[in-house]
Amino acid sequence: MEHTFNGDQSGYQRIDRFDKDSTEKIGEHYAGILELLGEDIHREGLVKTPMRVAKAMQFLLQGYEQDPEAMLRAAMFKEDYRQMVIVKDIEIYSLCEHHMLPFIGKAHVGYIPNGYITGLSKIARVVDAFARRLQVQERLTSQIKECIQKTLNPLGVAVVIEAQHLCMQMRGVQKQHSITTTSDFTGAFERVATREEFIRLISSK
Ligand SMILES: Nc1nc2c(ncn2[C@@H]2O[C@H](COP(=O)(O)OP(=O)(O)OP(=O)(O)O)[C@@H](O)[C@H]2O)c(=O)[nH]1
Ligand SMILES: [Zn+2]
Repeated sequence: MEHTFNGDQSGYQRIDRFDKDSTEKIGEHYAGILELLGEDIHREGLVKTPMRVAKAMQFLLQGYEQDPEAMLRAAMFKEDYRQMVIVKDIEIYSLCEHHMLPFIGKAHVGYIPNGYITGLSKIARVVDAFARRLQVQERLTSQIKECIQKTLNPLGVAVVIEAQHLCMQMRGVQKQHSITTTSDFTGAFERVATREEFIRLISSK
């Protein structure tokens, strides 16, 4: 499928316009779905809905068009700092691949540099690039970890994600307060003391 994005070399693209053909094709499918669900697609409020949904879904799934490794490389700086760097409470809005319903929460990312640091915002951009795809929380966690490990080659990476899955709240088992936590670590974070320091720092308010 062809997308029209305003890209640049930093690996992320600003989506503020959508390929007309793709949007129309996706919109036609949503119009069909609405009809099958018993809606009158000609009533005023719904006339533009298929196109709106088509744009919204392209926005929510724009991660496929992004290059998270390039995002990190775009702001890699030589630096001797070899202590933990943590960016915590990064909001996550993703879609579960089973129901295409949102899962929403926070990511906490830490790494210990090994000659290079990266721009702090790039960590959040990497999280978004993987979150804006059809996901499961486990894979999202590991992809963020692997991307940072591969690109920055730090002494270790730690990723913890806490999220609520709307597919478990609005439907199905309907548990309104359950929170799923996933974590993945490399290198220095495999040592209990280092991992505990990370957990303590992300837990402090
Ligand atoms: N491991 C994992 N499971 C997820 C995630 N998001 C949604 N799920 C689960 O995916 C499973 C899909 O199970 P199925 O039995 O195929 O689907 P279902 O009949 O709709 O299941 P229920 O949600 O139990 O009604 C459910 O247990 C969801 O809770 C995720 O990020 N990770
Ligand atoms: Zn789901």
